Amino acid sequence: MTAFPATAPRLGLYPVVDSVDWIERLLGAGVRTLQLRIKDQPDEAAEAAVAQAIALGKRYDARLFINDYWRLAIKHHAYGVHLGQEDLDVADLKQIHQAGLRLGISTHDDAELDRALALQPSYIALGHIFPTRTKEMPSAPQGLAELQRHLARLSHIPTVAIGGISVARAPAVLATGVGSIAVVSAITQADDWREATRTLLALAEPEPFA
Ligand SMILES: Cc1ncc(COP(=O)(O)OP(=O)(O)O)c(N)n1
Ligand SMILES: Cc1nc(C(=O)O)sc1CCOP(=O)(O)O
Ligand SMILES: [Mg+2]
Repeated sequence: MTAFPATAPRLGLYPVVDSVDWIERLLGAGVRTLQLRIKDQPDEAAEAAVAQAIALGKRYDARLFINDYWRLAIKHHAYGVHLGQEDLDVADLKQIHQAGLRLGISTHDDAELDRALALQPSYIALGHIFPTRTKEMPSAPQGLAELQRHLARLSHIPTVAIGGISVARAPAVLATGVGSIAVVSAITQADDWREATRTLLALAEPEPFA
């Protein structure tokens, strides 16, 4: 199999959210890379939300990744799919590739990174960087030094850091040179999600120097 289609070299702010309402709010706030992450529903229950999120993503010309539901992502012509290591065991990567979808893959250590790189995905996600309350993690947080070490072998592919990234921690994460910060609670649990989004966008996607 050849490489999966390219995405932007630096994906910037990448919110990961669980509803169409959040997708719509964030697109309206100027976010252009985002993920619909619905967990543990049968395809039939998730399909309407997946289809609506994809349609919204197209309306805003955004990079909308669908987490897990790769069959629905193909059916509704998503921009891309995000898969973790367990998802890779069951997903039909050939079908995703033939449908022309971008593919992002989660990694948590060197072995997972080796496996992901061999598949030539559109981006590699590295997590979890800090402790997170959003998802139960079987491994320890990687921390910034480990993130930096992984990035040294990833100069040829877009990268995303995820896990426990708050507004306060974002500058240190971005200082590693990672191309994107994926966040859940920093936006969805913020006292003022608009302000959090504005701040994270400004940090992760600064205006090019004129
Ligand atoms: C950008 C990004 N990185 C990592 C993940 C985690 O994916 P996965 O390991 O498949 O776990 P679930 O999200 O499916 O619980 C992600 N979704 N997005
Ligand atoms: C969904 C997910 N995947 C992770 C990984 O490391 O693969 S960490 C994570 C949760 C991220 O949420 P928050 O920004 O609230 O910490
Ligand atoms: Mg998954």
